[in-house]
Amino acid sequence: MTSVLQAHELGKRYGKRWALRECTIDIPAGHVVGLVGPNGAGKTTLLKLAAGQLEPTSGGITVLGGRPAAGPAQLARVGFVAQDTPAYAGLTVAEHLRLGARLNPRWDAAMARERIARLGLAPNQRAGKLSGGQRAQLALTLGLAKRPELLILDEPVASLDPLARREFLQSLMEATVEHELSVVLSSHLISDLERICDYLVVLVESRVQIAGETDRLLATHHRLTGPRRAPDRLPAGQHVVCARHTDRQSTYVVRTDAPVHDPAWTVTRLSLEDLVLAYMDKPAAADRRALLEVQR
Ligand SMILES: Nc1ncnc2c1ncn2[C@@H]1O[C@H](COP(=O)(O)OP(=O)(O)OP(=O)(O)O)[C@@H](O)[C@H]1O
Repeated sequence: MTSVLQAHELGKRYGKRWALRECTIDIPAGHVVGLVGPNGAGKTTLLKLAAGQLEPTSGGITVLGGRPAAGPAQLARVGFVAQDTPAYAGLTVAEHLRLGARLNPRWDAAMARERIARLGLAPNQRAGKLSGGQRAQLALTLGLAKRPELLILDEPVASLDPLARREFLQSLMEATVEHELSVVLSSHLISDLERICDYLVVLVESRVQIAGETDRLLATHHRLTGPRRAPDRLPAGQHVVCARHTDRQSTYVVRTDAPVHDPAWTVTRLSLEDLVLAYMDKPAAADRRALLEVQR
């Protein structure tokens, strides 16, 4: 299957600070990819590199097999809605749609008009006079109507009310099925991601912690609870993601391809939110802390 986004040792540095480093991922086409991580983790940086709005400091990235924003053909294949949902303040909603039609070879005018009407946006309203949520809806409509092969969305639903969020996620899912659209979206709303994403990338402190199909990730991660035990006494195939200890009890989140048969552990499945939070719990530090705590 073709890759929608391939990065090898990709890095972006601002001055002395790395916003993204050693990012190697290969995301197959046909997925709705959720990109999650704490504030400042590097999500926007990765999305802007994919959209061609930033140049890498190191490594390389290809999107749909081409260099990001390499020319008109590549630009037409990729839609990008930035975090601040930019719009031309002086142009009306209708003028935005006309501009979209002129700039995009695969523009779906009927869909754009229908969506704007359904959202109750007045065609003659200037974008500068729209609310934040309405402006986001306009930007998202432009992104969908462009009919890209890949739609990149940076926190698309953050400013939408719950009903609008549900409506938008629904139309996104319909578009992925009807138009073979791949989507990469960042969000802090894991419950939304749980509903629509079938592929997950977790970024923490500028590094990719884990990437893969959500079903596979959920099948290979477990919570182990049992008598207190040092991490170096876990089998080699069990990678500790995070650990918590009381005087008597240890709780680990581990990644393993093999089933856990140890009768000392109570093994529970994780929700997507549990999994994301486990990786956000500063993995390297968690390993060291677990060892120290148990050795105390
Ligand atoms: N233009 C810039 N100049 C300098 N540093 C920057 C710039 N843009 C981002 N950074 C830094 O790079 C790091 C990653 O930022 P980025 O915006 O990619 O994070 P993020 O995961 O999208 O965060 P959030 O969830 O808060 O939107 C942060 O430490 C940020 O301060």
